[in-house]
Amino acid sequence: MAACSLFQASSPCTLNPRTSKSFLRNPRTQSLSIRSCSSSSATPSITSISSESSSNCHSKHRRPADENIRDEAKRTHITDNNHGFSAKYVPFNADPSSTESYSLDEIIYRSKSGGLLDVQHDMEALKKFDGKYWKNLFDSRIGKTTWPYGSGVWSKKEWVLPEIDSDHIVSAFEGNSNLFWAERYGKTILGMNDLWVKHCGISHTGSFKDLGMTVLVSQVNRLRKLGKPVVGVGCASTGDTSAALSAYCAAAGIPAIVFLPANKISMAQLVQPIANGAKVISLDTDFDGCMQLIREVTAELPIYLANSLNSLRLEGQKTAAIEILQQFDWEVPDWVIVPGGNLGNIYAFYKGFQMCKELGLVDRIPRMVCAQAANANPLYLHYKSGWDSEFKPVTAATTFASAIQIGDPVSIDRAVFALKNCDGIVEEASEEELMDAMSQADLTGMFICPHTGVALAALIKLRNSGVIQPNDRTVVVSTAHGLKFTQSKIDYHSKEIPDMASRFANPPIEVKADFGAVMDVLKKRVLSEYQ
Ligand SMILES: Cc1ncc(COP(=O)(O)O)c(C=O)c1O
Ligand SMILES: N[C@@H](CCOP(=O)(O)O)C(=O)O
Repeated sequence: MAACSLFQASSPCTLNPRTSKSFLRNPRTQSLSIRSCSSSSATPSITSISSESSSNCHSKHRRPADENIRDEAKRTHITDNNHGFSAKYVPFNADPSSTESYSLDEIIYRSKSGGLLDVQHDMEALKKFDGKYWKNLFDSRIGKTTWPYGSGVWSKKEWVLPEIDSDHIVSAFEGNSNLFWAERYGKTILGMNDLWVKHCGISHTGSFKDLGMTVLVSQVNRLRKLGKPVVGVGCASTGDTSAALSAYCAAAGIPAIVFLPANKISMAQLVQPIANGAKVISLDTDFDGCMQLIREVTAELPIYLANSLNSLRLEGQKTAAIEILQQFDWEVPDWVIVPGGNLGNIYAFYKGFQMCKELGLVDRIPRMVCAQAANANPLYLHYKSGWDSEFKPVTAATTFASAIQIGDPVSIDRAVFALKNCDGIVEEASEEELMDAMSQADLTGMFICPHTGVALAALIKLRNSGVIQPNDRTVVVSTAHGLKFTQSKIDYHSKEIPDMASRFANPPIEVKADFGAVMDVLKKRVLSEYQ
């Protein structure tokens, strides 16, 4: 019964969610038909589902003039029933005997003991549906415009924020990002045949932060509608979190306040919150200093904290991991490499993979690698110490991977937990290694950010040491769009970086506007290379 109504089929429905073979046969068409046939019936029946291909159904593709996709979802009740799925905050990695928990409608970021929180789903309720059911449900929603499932995040709503009213969701239809087969890079640089880049930066504000921010800002929207005193949302940022927060808040009409380390983020990142109308506060400190200040401010004022200390963010970010499995038709890659800074994302990926395993969509999880810039490598140092000694924050030095210039990551405990539980590895990359890796990847047709360069440099090291094998299926997570970091590319290609050979620089050739001069250059620089 429950399985049917997730797709909004009306009763009577006698199908068992675990064995509903006929229902599961073709979820794509079922879902499509429910939407396109819905104007004639608020609760479409199995009969209406099976009549999807009829001409009657095909002719009803216009929605009423006064209706938008939110209204349509409401009218057809597509998203109303959450089947008793629920989620709450619990202390992160708590003792099983702990009874401490909080509603997601509470404004709370830390447990009683001061530790991190985690969003815990009612796994027993989710387990009432088998892995095949979830795969079919998620697959049925890809590429649609149905509110809110057109988003890669909200297509997994039951696993993200099951109880939120779809009407409160603030979404830019984020997610569903390209999983790019890095054919030439893999073959020519690494001798690999199954190398992929998950382009999370090809997104609304140009980074993976959109995945988490749609969840956080949607929940804030809900809290404000419930009358909770939230006057705005604030974050500290190395550029990408602030861009995402500002855009989603602007879309919802919610004030955003962003704390940025002065002169430490790219111009393209800085202009994003300015353009989106956020209150931009530029502080004479580094990211860790900004983070400390925003924590103090949000403890005093009714400003909601949007950094990944807030575990809601990770619920959205984990969907990128689920998406990778989905894009491989639910086959598990061998390796996933993630650049790490504040360290929320590495845990989010772990959580996404782990949920898919626990709910029977896959039978194992990949090994993960967290890649750090050597100039901001506290996790790497902790890993190298065998995880044994107490974690020691560092003062992060300047790095071209400026968005991960973080010395005191808030999610250190989450990252260690994730890496220990997936037999993970931490690698580091020097400035030259990360810039060379980025530039070499660009020369094969990508246009990646320096943080993705860190991840690729880690991959090169692990390939060279034989840890990653030539035919291991490997995914490098690209976290931001290269267009946000053009200055670093300009510096590299101008060969202006002190102590860096810039081996793959490709500076423009200045030539007199004269036929002979142009021909000489072409003979020397193009034809000679061809022969
Ligand atoms: C582009 C980019 N890559 C990687 C990261 C690292 O993510 P996390 O802080 O979750 O470790 C960040 C932010 O920190 C980022 O903005
Ligand atoms: N790279 C981040 C740093 C803050 O990370 P968060 O995930 O805790 O918000 C940024 O872009 O600000």
